[in-house]
Amino acid sequence: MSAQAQKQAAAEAAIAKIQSGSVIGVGSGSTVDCFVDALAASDVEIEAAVPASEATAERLRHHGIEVRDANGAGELAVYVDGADEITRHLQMIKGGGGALTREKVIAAIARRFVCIVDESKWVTALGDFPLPVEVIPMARSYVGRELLKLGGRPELREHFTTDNGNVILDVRSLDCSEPIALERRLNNIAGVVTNGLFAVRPADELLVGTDTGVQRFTAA
Ligand SMILES: O=C[C@H](O)[C@H](O)[C@H](O)COP(=O)(O)O
Repeated sequence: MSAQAQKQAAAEAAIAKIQSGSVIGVGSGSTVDCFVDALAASDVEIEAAVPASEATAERLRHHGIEVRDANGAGELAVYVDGADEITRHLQMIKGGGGALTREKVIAAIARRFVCIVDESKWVTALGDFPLPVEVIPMARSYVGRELLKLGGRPELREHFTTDNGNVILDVRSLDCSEPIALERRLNNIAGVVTNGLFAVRPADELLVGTDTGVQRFTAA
C-alpha cells in the first residue's frame, strides 16, 4: 500500500471521532487534506472548523465548511492533525509544512488531539526529521547561534515565510531524547516563536495507516 493510501485510511478512520454539530480544529498538510476531503464526503456535519493554515482554510471553504478564527471559538471538541514523526508516547515533531505555531495554539485549545499518519511517521525516537523552529526575522542570526551552542545544525528554510510572517530554521543533530525539556529550552530563546516539538502537549490518540489496516494507540 502506498503512503498516500495509508494517509487516506488514517484520515477516514478519524471521521468516527467527529460528532455532528461540533466545532473542531483542523491542522495542515497532505494527511489533513485527506481528512478534510473525507469529512466533506461523510455524513458528519460539523458546525465549523478552526484551521491551522491558510491552505487548510481554503480547502475547508472549498467544501462549504464554515471556517472560524481561534479567537472566540472557545474550547474545541477535537483537533485532527498529522505529524512528521510520532513516538509511542504520542510526542511529535511537526512543522514540515511550516504551520507549527498555529497548530500548537489550536492543539492547546482542543480537548482531544487525534493524530493521523502513514506508517513512515511512526518512530521509536524523535530527531531524524530536522526540527522546525519558527523565528521572528530580526532574531534569525541570534537564534541560529544559540541553536549551535545546543549542538544543533540550523538551516534557514529558503524562500519560505510562515502564515505569521516569520522564518523557519530547520535544525538537525539536536538531542531529542528528552523532548519536554528541549521543547521548553528552545521556547526560552529570545526570538523563537514556537518549535516543532509537541511533547508538553502530546496527542491523545494516534491512528496509523499501515498495510494491514489502521492501528490505534492512546496515551499510556
Ligand atoms: O506544518 C505542517 C504540519 O506539522 C504537518 O502536520 C506535518 O508536516 C505532516 O504533514 P504531512 O501530512 O503532509 O506529512
